Amino acid sequence: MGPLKGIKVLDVSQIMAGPYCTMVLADLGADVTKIEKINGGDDSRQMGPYVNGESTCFFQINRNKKSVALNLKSQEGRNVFYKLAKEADVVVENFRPGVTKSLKIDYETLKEINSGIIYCSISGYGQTGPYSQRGGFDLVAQGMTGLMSMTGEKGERPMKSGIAVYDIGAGITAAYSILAAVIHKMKTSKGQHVDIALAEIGLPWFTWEAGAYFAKGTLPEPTGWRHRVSAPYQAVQTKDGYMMLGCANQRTWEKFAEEVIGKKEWIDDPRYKTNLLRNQHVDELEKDIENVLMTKDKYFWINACEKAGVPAGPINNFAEAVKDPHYQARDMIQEVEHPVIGKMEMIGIPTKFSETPGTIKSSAPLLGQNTDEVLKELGYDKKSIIAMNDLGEIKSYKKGVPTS
Ligand SMILES: CC(C)(COP(=O)(O)OP(=O)(O)OC[C@H]1O[C@@H](n2cnc3c(N)ncnc32)[C@H](O)[C@@H]1OP(=O)(O)O)[C@@H](O)C(=O)NCCC(=O)NCCSC(=O)C(=O)O
Repeated sequence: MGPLKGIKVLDVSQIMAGPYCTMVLADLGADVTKIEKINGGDDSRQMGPYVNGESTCFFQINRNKKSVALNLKSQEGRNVFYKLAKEADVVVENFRPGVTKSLKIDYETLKEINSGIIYCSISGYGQTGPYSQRGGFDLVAQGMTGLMSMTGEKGERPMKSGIAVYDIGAGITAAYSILAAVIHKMKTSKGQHVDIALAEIGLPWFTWEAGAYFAKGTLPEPTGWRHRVSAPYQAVQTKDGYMMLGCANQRTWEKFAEEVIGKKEWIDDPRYKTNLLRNQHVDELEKDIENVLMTKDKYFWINACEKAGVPAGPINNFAEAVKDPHYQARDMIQEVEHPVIGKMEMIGIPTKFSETPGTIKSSAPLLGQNTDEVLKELGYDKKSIIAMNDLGEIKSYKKGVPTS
């Protein structure tokens, strides 16, 4: 059932960074209860595409969780939240700083209810500092960290990453930070507030670029299809399209030159002898290599590289990627049954455990799907659940009623 079996997570997060964090915990066995607004729920429920009225964005990032729809602006809704917080090990939120305080579900408040609580806040810029009150989105963080100044090609319009690297990165950072706090709590019984910022988790990804900048003042610039440090470590053209070639150290370069393209003489060529030289002559190097690669199709070269032990591979689109037999063999694409969407494929679990594997036990919940069940467990009777529904303090999912 996963290594985190028994860890209770109260998830009041929305859209991507927080929900990805709690999905990582849920996949690994944590018991995650997601608290959503009664009107529309998590904002990502409003993000398409939809199947039968349900968001497939929400579907991909909220599996293995329960959904309880609570109006946290009402005292009764908050009381339910407090009861859940009393039992929880972890709370995760990713609102704009200040929102949890106005909802009275901030760390200081919950600490009074549960002194050992581990409370993780994910925000655009962190809980302190001059920008802390600003809302934050992934792309804004990609601009701020410098990522967009070195992606794409020189002289072109600044280029973002194609995927939400900092949202997902913040979710992963939050997940391992929470687990470190859980270990600390096991040793000391003490909880704590964990503060993660989208704009900060991007900076450590510049580790090598920081090495060049702080030592020599060298600014990382766009390198397009090539690598800043290693050559040839880039996209290269073959007879039927591009492929990735990874000669990122001397050994793989020598194997490539001698065994893959039959150019043993290039190993001692004064232009190509070392990585530094290859980098300095990368235009010539690329031309020379492509003159050979253009004689055959990419899979000929990919197979030849594999035989020689040189890392190389195709440049897939997403459809080609997910159909790759390797991903299929590693359970990285799984089919899951959702009560409204029906059967749909989703990305599997990228962490493999020999003893306690993570599993996809349930699809993403409908809005308020577990409200009644969870309230009953907390001791609420049918009458009070109906009354809270009528007053708009909770939302129970009614079969056949669209949730958003
Ligand atoms: C993403 C945001 C910019 C979105 O800003 P906003 O839409 O203005 O939302 P806020 O967080 O400021 O406020 C949420 C509001 O919902 C209310 N709220 C929330 N839950 C409830 C419940 N259960 N009941 C009642 N009210 C609720 C809460 O009181 C706030 O309303 P009021 O009290 O009335 O104000 C911000 O949430 C943010 O900066 N989050 C941290 C960074 C982050 O995770 N960003 C990633 C986003 S995804 C992304 O980058 C990407 O997809 O790409």
